[in-house]
Amino acid sequence: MEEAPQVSSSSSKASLDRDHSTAPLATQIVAEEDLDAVNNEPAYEPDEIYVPFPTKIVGVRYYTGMVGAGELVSVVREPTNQYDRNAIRVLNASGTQVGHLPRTVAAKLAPLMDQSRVSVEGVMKNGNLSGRFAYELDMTLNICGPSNPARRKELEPLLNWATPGQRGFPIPGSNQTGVVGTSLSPKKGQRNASAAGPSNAVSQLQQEQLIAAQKAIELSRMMAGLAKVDDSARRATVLDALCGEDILELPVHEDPPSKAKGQLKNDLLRHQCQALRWCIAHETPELPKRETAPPVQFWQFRKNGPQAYYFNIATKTPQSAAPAIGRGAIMADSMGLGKTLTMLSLVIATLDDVPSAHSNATLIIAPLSVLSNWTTQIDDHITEGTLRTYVYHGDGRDAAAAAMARYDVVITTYEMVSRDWRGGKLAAPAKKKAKTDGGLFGVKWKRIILDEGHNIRNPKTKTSQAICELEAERRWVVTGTPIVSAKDIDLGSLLKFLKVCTPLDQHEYFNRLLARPLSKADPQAAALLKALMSSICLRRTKEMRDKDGKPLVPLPPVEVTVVRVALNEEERKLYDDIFSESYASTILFTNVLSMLTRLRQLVLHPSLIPPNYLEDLRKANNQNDAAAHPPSRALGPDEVAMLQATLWQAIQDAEECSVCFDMLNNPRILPCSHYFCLECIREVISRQQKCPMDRRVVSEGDLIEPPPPPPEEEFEEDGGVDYDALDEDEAVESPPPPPASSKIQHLISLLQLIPSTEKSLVFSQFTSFLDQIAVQIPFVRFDGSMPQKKRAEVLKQFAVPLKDPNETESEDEFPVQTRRAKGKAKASSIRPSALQVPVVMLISLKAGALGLNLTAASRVFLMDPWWQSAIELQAIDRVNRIGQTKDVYVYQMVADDTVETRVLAIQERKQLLVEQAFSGTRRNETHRQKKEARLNDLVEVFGKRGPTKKR
Ligand SMILES: Nc1ncnc2c1ncn2[C@@H]1O[C@H](COP(=O)(O)OP(=O)(O)OP(=O)(O)O)[C@@H](O)[C@H]1O
Repeated sequence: MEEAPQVSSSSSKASLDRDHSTAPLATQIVAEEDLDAVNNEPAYEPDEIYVPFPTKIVGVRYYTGMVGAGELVSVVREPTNQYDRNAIRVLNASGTQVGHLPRTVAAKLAPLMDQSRVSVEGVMKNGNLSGRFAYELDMTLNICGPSNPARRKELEPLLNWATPGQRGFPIPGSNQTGVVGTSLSPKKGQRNASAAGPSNAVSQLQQEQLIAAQKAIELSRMMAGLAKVDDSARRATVLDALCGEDILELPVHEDPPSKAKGQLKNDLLRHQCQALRWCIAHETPELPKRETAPPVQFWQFRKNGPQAYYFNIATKTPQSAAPAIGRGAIMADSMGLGKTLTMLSLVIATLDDVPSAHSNATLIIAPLSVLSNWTTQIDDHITEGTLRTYVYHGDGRDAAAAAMARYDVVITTYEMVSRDWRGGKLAAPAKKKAKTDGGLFGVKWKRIILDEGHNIRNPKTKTSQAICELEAERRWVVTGTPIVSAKDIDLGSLLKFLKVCTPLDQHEYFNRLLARPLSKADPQAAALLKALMSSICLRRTKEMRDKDGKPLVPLPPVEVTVVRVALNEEERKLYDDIFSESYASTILFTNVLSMLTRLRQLVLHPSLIPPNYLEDLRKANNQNDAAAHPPSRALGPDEVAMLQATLWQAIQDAEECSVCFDMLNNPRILPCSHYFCLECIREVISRQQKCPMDRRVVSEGDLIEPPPPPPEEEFEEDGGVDYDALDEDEAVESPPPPPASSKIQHLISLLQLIPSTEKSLVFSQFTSFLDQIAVQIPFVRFDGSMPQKKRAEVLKQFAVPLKDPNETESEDEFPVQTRRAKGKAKASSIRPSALQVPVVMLISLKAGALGLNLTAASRVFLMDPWWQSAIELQAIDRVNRIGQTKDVYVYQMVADDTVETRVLAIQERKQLLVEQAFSGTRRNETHRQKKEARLNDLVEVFGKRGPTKKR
């Protein structure tokens, strides 16, 4: 391979080195940057068809666009038209103009379109394919608007002119039908045929059609059920149903990168060789050349007499010129099947396939939390010298675009792409540091691989827009669970990035052909989705077996044990007192979530709740009166800083908002220390100007933002997370740590029973609880607040296997820490000090549930149960994956007779609900119903019945 060229002389660190570990890493912490960026952006709101309006396309003779009957066409404003400022163009799916809307129609629609109040789509009734001269063509305009009923009510009067006979829209509840809809029921004839039984003279074709229709209905129902299931495990089930059925029989790449060829340190497994061949085929797709050939990205080859043309079976678009087809797809193998190595072997296998108009460099974009997984996987599996790799991250990133283009692989994060992007309204801050050569945007990439591609699920986010603007010849999305629910729009965003299956990659067509009809459980759309997914998505799961019944990846068994922990006398008393005060308070049903969180924290360690919590609760119960809660006074800088620290901790602990009961999204804290999503608290304040928790008078001006992420050095110095080995002298001087709680003591006794050759992961949602465990046992730690460099170091340390102490000399291979929580010292030790290799990793559920390889461990402790059991499953998947050679033991630690035991019961019941949702026996719930159901769950934890109606 060609020798590495040098980058700018300004940084020796940035030299193009085959060893990526020398590349500049993060100098600024952006904890969980990418996901937060996504969450903080405006939500997407789907629209629906209000009315279909029959009209014409005029001026057809002046344009070259061809259309066929039934074809979907775009309707686009043309405000610069010199003859008519209301002009509206009609384009076919390839973007070629067919004509205009009549002036009278355009005059009515243009103002509504200009104000983005409606969107308009066309469906052709006839076409101009025959070549016969036409002045006009017939079409139907579907006029669409927001599905929100209040906004629809406002808009309908403005569209009366488009309703049949201009009689206006049907009054809700009347039997008129004004809007086209789709029905789930089979067609009348089909139902009769089915009822008559197989002996009836129904042709085989009809039977097959009927079965297909029923399957599609089932799929549609599953899709509809997804809208209310916020559970990635369930989404994965739908994904499995959508992706191709023949994937176990896929052909294997005959000459993959290998050990023998000196490229890999471990040979690819069979399913990876299959994936490699599938990936290469998807990078080099070819349009069909015969009428009998299967469609490629929905394009068929057809003939009309001697005239050959391509026909898009999704949009019914004919065109004579060869349509553009995209290169790339979605790699969605389930967690732990080795997608990383598969994608790296794709890079290696195609190194000689050098593009003519692009560089030969592959850009990998990953969330910060899994960035180091790529570098580690390269170290572990790729022979040195095979790939020239560069990590582009942090403020110190200074490789010039031209230099980056000469690497084989450049690894970066979503945040870095956003920062280098200069497009759009949000570009101003990026401009300050922008390079003259455009950074990542200055390279024409051979290939882009998006790891955890759902980070671009919301097309309105800056990240999503930036990523779609990167230039590349081939595009890949790697994800364990792409969300394909009808409401969530991430699949549309993924297609937009991938630029495959045009025009489904355009929001308008995705919405028309998939998102909207799917939300109405339209079987045709479900069938289209299935066809789409099986053609562009590779999905295998660990549970799959090959034709000989062998698992795809043989893994040792996993045993899960629920460990019941009794609280000690003191904890029990405090718990019972707080529980009964909370019980009394929940009559209001407003602060139930916050009280539940405090109870959950209390059973982990009493120090996790505020010192005067019980007294405050009692006081609050005695004065449920707004008058007792005066408006907030002006706060001093110290008080603001303290509140910000509280909010920061809540974000780290993935706490939920007490208004929407979802994870805090763009959170704010009030002077009374209660925190909410910005959107939720704004809505509450607009109605009642009181804190929903303690009814203190508040205004928007009282909302305090989270603190900015501290720079990396601060993390090193402030003791928040101390990664240096503990200095023994200092330890002697430090005051003793707080006593271990019952849960921690139980954890310690279990850890002591574990064989000395085994490593353990200790997961908790609450990083403050990890702090408490940290003062009791030696550990390494991984959480969302850690800078990237530290994360990589910790993972590397932990990956070192333990040696049997009987066989090894005492070695100080790595420091094992006990946290000096602001100067406090360590208490006990799990390991004989002779063996200084990390044995226990403390890991936050939020930061550690996705994308990490921790197969060095075989024991998993889940310290606090929650009803999002999917996150716990993802945590277990960190150890239950390729590379795991030992049996895995999972201990779910549950404090006896507390909220935790009830949470477990709810977890089981939820499982049932989710199954019902998937079998279609439950109807769709509205957002409010969902919220109420959640509130009922919360209240049930207190052993009460929740509200049944909107309060
Ligand atoms: N051919 C192979 N031989 C040996 N080990 C392998 C092989 N392929 C993958 N692995 C190991 O399997 C583990 C899982 O791989 P990887 O992280 O790529 O999974 P993944 O599918 O990306 O999972 P996730 O979706 O959780 O990120 C890693 O420890 C990796 O080193």
